[in-house]
Formats: sequence, C-alpha cells, structure tokens
Amino acid sequence: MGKDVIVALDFDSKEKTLAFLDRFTEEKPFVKIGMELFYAEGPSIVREIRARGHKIFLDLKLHDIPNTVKKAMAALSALDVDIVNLHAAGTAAMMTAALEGLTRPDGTRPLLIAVTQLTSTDQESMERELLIHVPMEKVVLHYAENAAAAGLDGVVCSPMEAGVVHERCGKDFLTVTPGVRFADGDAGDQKRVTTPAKAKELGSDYIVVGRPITQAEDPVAAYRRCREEFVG
Ligand SMILES: O=c1ccn([C@@H]2O[C@H](COP(=O)(O)O)[C@@H](O)[C@H]2O)c(=O)[nH]1
Repeated sequence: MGKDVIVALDFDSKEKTLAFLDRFTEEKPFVKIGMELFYAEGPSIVREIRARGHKIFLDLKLHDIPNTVKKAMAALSALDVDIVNLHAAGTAAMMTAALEGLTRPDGTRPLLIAVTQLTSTDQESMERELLIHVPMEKVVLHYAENAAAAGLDGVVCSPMEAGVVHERCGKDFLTVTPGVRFADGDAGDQKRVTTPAKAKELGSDYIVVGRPITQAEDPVAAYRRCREEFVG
C-alpha cells in the first residue's frame, strides 16, 4: 500500500453514497465506510462498494471486552475490506483477541489498525474530560507502541504525530491520519488539524478526508486537489 487519500463516505443512505461515487468517472478513490453509513445500510453497502472496485477502510472503531471484540471481528472478517480498526484504549488483551477473531481460517485478514486519540481531542479536552495528564504526543506514542506490540499493522493518529510514530514503531507501521483541512478550510469539530501538504511533509501514509471533499461544491476537484497536495 502506498501513500493515498481515503475519502470518508459519511452519508446516511446508500442512494446519497452511490450518487457521490458516481461523480468519479475517471478515478476510483480509496474510501472509508464509518458508523453512520454502516449502521444505516448494514454490510450490504460494503459489498456493493467493493463490487464497484473501491478499496475500503471499514472504520467501526471497536471497543469492548476482548471476547466480544474477537467475535465481532470474526463476523467482520467475512467482508472483503482492506482495513478495519478498534480503539487502542481497549488494551493489549482486546487488540490480541481482535487479531485472532479477524484472521480467517486460511490465515488471511484485513489490516488492523488502532485509534490512538481521536483527532477531535486536544491537550486541553484530554486533560479536562479524560483526566489524562500526559502530553498528547506521548499518549499517542504509548498507544502506538501497545498496538505494535500486540501485532497490529498501524494506527489512526493526527498527521502531527505520524513522524514520531514511524520513528518509534518503524516505517512500515501504518499511520492513517484524519484531521485534514485545506489551508482555507473550516476545522469544524477537528482539533489536531493539518493541510494535506503538511501531512505529506510529516510522513502520513494515508490521509482520511471527509467534509472537505463530500461537502465541496465540486467533490471531484476537491479530491484531486487533496491528492495533488498529498501524493503529488
Ligand atoms: O481520530 C479520528 C478517527 C476517525 N476519524 C474519522 O475520519 C473522518 C474525518 O472526517 P472529516 O469530515 O474530514 O472531519 C470521519 O469519518 C471521522 O469519523 C476522525 O476524524 N478522527
């Protein structure tokens, strides 16, 4: 897998999602299916988008006791997706169980990555609401190291932490980074934000971009602008 832009398909119906994808006549974007679309449409939307030839990151962020996550991952392993994820805060035991559940009888599995600290969190909210009084970068690195030790393939973090995660966990340990906005864009609920160009400079492997593309007047042009800045 090389550097790429992953488009977050945060829509509430199959119709809106497919109408959005139909606008892309020349390229086949790597897409992310998150809770909104998956809960609205169920696994069939994953199959339908896969059948159209898209790579898929299934972003369901599992977080529960190890046995429950193992069983849920076993169900997800039946879907033909490229990446699935969970919260690193669920502990090493949960991540290990998730890997076991996700691995198919023939030994294959999608890549499994762990969310460190949501990009909608900053130092202030992490300390005030989560009572974590450690610098953000240190928290992200700690979660990344736990994920690497458990055998996961990478993490979700902000582009701001991508460089140090690679330094600590290796260049092949994936950094999948939401929290991306164009220089003239509105951050909205995102707190740890960079531009696509800055994410490239900081070493992100993948940027995840939703609203700057899905809500743009011309989504295809916005996608191309993102790719141009991030991939070149
Ligand atoms: O830490 C995280 C983890 C996941 N996300 C998801 O990425 C997209 C970002 O969408 P934007 O519209 O570009 O803000 C969204 O689906 C989130 O659920 C994240 O933002 N941060």
